Amino acid sequence: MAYAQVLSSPYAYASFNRVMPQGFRRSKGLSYFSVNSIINQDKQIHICMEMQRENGSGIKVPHVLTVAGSDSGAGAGIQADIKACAARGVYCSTVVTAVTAQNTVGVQGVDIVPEDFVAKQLKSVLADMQVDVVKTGMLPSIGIVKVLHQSLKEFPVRGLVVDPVMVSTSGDVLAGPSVLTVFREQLLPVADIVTPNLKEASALLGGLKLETISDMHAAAKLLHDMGPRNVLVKGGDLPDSLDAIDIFFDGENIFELRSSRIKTRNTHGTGCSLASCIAAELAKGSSMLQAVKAAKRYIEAALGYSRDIVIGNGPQGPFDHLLRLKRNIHNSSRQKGFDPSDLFLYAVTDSRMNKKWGHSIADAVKAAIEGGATIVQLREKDIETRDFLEAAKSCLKICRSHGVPLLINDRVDVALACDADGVHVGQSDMPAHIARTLLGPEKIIGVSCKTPEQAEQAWFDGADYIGCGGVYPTNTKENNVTVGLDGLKTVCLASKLPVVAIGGIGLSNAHAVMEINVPQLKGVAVVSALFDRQCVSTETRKLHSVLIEATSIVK
Ligand SMILES: Nc1ncnc2c1ncn2[C@@H]1O[C@H](COP(=O)(O)OP(=O)(O)OP(=O)(O)O)[C@@H](O)[C@H]1O
Ligand SMILES: Cc1ncc(CO)c(N)n1
Ligand SMILES: [Mg+2]
Repeated sequence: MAYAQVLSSPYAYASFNRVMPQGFRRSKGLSYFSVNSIINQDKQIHICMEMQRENGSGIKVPHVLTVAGSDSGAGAGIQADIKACAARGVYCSTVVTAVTAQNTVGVQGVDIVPEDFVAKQLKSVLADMQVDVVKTGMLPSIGIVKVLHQSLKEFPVRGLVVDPVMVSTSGDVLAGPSVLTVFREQLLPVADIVTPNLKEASALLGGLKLETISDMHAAAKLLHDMGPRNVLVKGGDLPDSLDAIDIFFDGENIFELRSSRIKTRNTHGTGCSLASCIAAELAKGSSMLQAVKAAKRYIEAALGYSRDIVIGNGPQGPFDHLLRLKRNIHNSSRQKGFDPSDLFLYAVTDSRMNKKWGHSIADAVKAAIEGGATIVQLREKDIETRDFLEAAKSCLKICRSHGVPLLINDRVDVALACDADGVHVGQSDMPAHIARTLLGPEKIIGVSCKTPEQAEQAWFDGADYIGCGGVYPTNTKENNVTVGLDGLKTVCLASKLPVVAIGGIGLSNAHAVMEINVPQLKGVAVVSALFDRQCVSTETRKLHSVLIEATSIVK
């Protein structure tokens, strides 16, 4: 590859910069490229600066560097730190100090990384990346603590969070008593906060007994005398306490921070995650007290969410930092992605009609599914949010038990809150690309479109299907422009996405709609024809037969 080609290839430059931290560029990294003999370090730096200028100033993201041990079970240590930072929207780089063979039973082995290699990792990250806050976990040797202290002098950062990890909850030693002196002498005086649990606070204080909340108050003050700006003594292991109580001392004021104690075995790694979350909040710009409070709320929420998950056979399991695992395990009979054939008989609810016939939303949905509805959309315009959420939850149960997707009209918040299968948005609702960002790649998003341009935009925005109409005049939507069968056909032919026809469709005209016979048209969406009726299941069954007949003739 010629030098000029390298210069003109953004990908080559991006990879080039990614693989080569400053110190390595000349000697090692160049072997990645055939131009290695031509580019010298000055040119590279010049080129990088030029590229940054060309791309605008770029966006600086909050950045935590964790200096900690690896936990093979991934509940604590480096792995917990990465997940906690990700959950808080902060970038996390990692310097590994030790590798542990660890699971929910205990620690089966520890291999300490040589201190010069810890130093090398520290330099790689600190010299190149804009670290805001350093968080420390397992620092298993005196040499490693000293190396860290030296690196921080050379490359100062905005904040230092020290979690003085010593013993795992299973009782295994992660950093022996020999490091206590260097901890006290070198690390604590430069720490913005130190976050010991009861045992660690006791060890740092020479074996002081800590059994009560007032003992924790005293310990926080004594630890503060060792130099850190703030102290958090964690009470996760406080015997017989109904709440999870931590004591925070900033040198002037002392705070008892309480949260409910979650009854769960899944508390492995709470300490690491709490400290990482504090570091993440500091990196985003919070004050120390705000950061600690936010971190405590985060742990409480994550433990609450994870209380029943089962990972491993030992006494202490990991929790779910991103609050997502359960969804896939339990509720999702809808493991598959979006299937366009689900649009075949698309039932859209209407609260006024349900009220008129004395149906609850859940009863109406159940009846529609029994009659053959292949997808359901809750379109509840005049309902309180809380009632909507409750109704959505009960409908979701019904839909999941029948393998029928449930979409929410317009309300992305409600869809997220009840973990529905997706949303349907109109042209004046939440833009589809923003709904996609909020809902993630797996949820279904449908968009109402009347024109080929809108259909094109929906495709571009990452929608899964479009609803096209009103095909016929309808009184479910006021002032709705009717596109007719011709308009429907034009949009279908232009659409890259599957289409469901909507608007005034029922038993009498569903056949005519399907007869336009274009491959993009997958089915019809109906409101009144199903729900403005006494017996919803009977009406749905009849419409289902009409559609089956229409499609069998058409095909
Ligand atoms: N069951 C629980 N419910 C709610 N919060 C808890 C629970 N257990 C611990 N916490 C909170 O989690 C945080 C970590 O405290 P803990 O005393 O468990 O740290 P730790 O022993 O260092 O944790 P680990 O060694 O498992 O990483 C504290 O804020 C504590 O109050
Ligand atoms: C690697 C590692 N760091 C910290 C802890 C403390 O939870 C642990 N169990 N393992
Ligand atoms: Mg701990």
